[in-house]
Amino acid sequence: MSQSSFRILVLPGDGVGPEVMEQAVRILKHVEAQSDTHFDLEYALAGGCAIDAHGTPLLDETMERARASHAVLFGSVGGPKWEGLGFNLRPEIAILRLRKELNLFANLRPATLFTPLIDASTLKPEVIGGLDLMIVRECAGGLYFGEPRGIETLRNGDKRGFNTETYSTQEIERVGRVAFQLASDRRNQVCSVEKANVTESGLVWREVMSALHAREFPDVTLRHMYADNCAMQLVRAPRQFDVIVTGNMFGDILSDLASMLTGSLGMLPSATIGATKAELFNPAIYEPIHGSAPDIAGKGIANPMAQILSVAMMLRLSLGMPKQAAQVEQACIDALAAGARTPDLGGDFCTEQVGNAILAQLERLTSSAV
Ligand SMILES: NC(=O)c1ccc[n+]([C@@H]2O[C@H](COP(=O)([O-])OP(=O)(O)OC[C@H]3O[C@@H](n4cnc5c(N)ncnc54)[C@H](O)[C@@H]3O)[C@@H](O)[C@H]2O)c1
Ligand SMILES: CC(C)[C@H](C(=O)O)[C@@H](O)C(=O)O
Ligand SMILES: [Mg+2]
Repeated sequence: MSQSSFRILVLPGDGVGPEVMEQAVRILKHVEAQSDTHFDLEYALAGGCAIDAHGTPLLDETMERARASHAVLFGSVGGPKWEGLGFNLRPEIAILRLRKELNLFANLRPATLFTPLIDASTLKPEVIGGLDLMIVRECAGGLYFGEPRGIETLRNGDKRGFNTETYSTQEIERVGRVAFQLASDRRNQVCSVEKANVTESGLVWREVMSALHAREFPDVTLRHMYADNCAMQLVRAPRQFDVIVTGNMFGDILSDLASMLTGSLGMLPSATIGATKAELFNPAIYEPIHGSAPDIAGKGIANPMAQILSVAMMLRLSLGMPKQAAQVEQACIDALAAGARTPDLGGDFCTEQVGNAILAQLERLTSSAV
């Protein structure tokens, strides 16, 4: 029997990043032991810890290792310790650089309510039950990268900070295609979100999405929505959405909002990809949407689910292991049903205990599957 081997670059980062990554790697090692696959895990520093060790948030050498990997498993970066540093020396540059230089432009953020968490959601069961939406966030352009940007000092001594949101036809079409193709394997509905009533970039976004829809995806239902209304609709009636596609900044904000519908920010994984076909995915980045959670870092109580569910996305999208991906997801659901909850979900489990519970469920699932 031939054994496949995958190179995975593991970047735990700062704060709770290493704490949740430890549990995710335990799960990954279990999957490896149960399959005919070898995971070659390479570790490197990224973010604040890389600034402390090397004076830069991401070494060029780490960037090269990312390029040579099948996938990057990313934790989270940042924290108050590094806030006083210059703007260009921020831990967050590590993840922005990885996304940009790996040419990854679509960040998939699924907000799924696992049934055992129906009481943990911010919404009533009749409004939230069965929630399953996918936010496709453009992540290589928009306000995050547009030029000009900077800080200038005015003649009166005041400071002025400025950023620019730009979106071109090509940038919108490539992320729009990802959204339409995902929708055609789901409930066939795309909601495109911008502020076309206020910004030119939003207006172009709306026009390009309409033209792409008419030309390439007429069988998918497309509607347009302003971002402010979308935020309200996500809280009022979130099940109306199947796939939401939006720009970099709105996607960042709306996905944190959507995470609370599922019970906690610690529940949402993500995949950051550069194409729609699995063979073109590599190297993609798999990362929870949450940050380094400085307020709970070091306490051992961070919810590891988002990091572990990011492993499931990696197994499915980059490593061609959909069965194992589904098993990891099911193990998370079963662990939640058995009461494994960190404090963000109203429980009293620590990070490691949740890892233990998921691992126990995974062992049960994989042994009964043989
Ligand atoms: N991808 C990333 O690396 C990433 C993402 C977001 C924020 N950040 C950075 O993280 C730092 C802190 O940012 P913030 O406080 O605004 O956002 P955050 O996501 O770190 O935390 C927001 C709140 O959610 C809670 N939380 C987050 N993850 C959790 C988990 N797994 N389990 C339980 N609770 C969790 C935190 O305790 C906090 O109360 C900043 O430096 C920010 O730039 C990094
Ligand atoms: C840390 C930061 C650069 C990042 C982003 O804004 O993309 C984070 O908030 C996220 O959601 O992944
Ligand atoms: Mg964010």
